[in-house]
Amino acid sequence: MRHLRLESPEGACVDVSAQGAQVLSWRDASGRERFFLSPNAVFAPGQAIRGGAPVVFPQFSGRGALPKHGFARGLPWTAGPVEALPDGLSRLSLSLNASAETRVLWAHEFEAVMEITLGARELEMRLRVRNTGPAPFAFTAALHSYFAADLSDARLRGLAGRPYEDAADGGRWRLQEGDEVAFGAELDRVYPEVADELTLVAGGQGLRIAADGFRDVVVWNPGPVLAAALPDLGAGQHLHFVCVEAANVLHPVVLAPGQAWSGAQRLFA
Ligand SMILES: O=P(O)(O)OC[C@H]1O[C@@H](O)[C@H](O)[C@@H](O)[C@@H]1O
Repeated sequence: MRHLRLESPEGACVDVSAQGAQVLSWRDASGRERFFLSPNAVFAPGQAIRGGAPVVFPQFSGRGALPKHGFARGLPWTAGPVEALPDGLSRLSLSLNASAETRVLWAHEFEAVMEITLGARELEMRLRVRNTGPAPFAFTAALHSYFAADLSDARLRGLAGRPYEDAADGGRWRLQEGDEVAFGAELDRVYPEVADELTLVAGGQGLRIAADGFRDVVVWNPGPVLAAALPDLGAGQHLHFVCVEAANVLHPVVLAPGQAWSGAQRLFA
């Protein structure tokens, strides 16, 4: 399976799988790994890779008729050349177009592009979607980042007082109590309309997480029972990551013919 690498002059490095246009690893210039990749991840055509930052498109989770989290994460994307940008940034772009394989599942013409832009201490993952067909379509999407974190001391800041849909409890709506989200048991939440920057604090260090184009934030950790039941994760592996996803779940994006949308998750180490 094809993997690509992007490096910054200061020594930051990102590894990307061409299947799914999925970031698998990001080390900032200090050398610290920021993503979790499951030791039991399976690298096989069509199979989602457990960890890094899967691209969820054109359907979030099981909220529709498509395979869970859509088809983009299981398909090979086409990588373009690495571009050197001003300010020491470098960018890798990968694209996915409608094909016989996607039309069987989803009868729409589209072009999707993932732009992965690396700096010394920052990473931007931007998904662009264009409607290249004659009819409008709607989609949901997410950048499903698995951040490396020791679950016992991981805290997510920036969601205080916000309502969330609790997918781990039948979709009940609740209010975020306290300033921080802490982890332990299974947690699966959609926080709508989050425009503020979040901070994931773990191991005494903070990672700032910003987004644009995506209206919702999904926070997920499978907890011990589900982790053990997922063959590509395994017992105890939930202790090593927290998913904080830039997502459009509750309000699908609608694109008229020729129209384009873009959304990004931006990370600052
Ligand atoms: O196992 P998958 O298909 O990669 O999904 C992982 C999780 O992804 C999260 O985004 C969802 O909110 C969870 O409900 C889901 O279980």
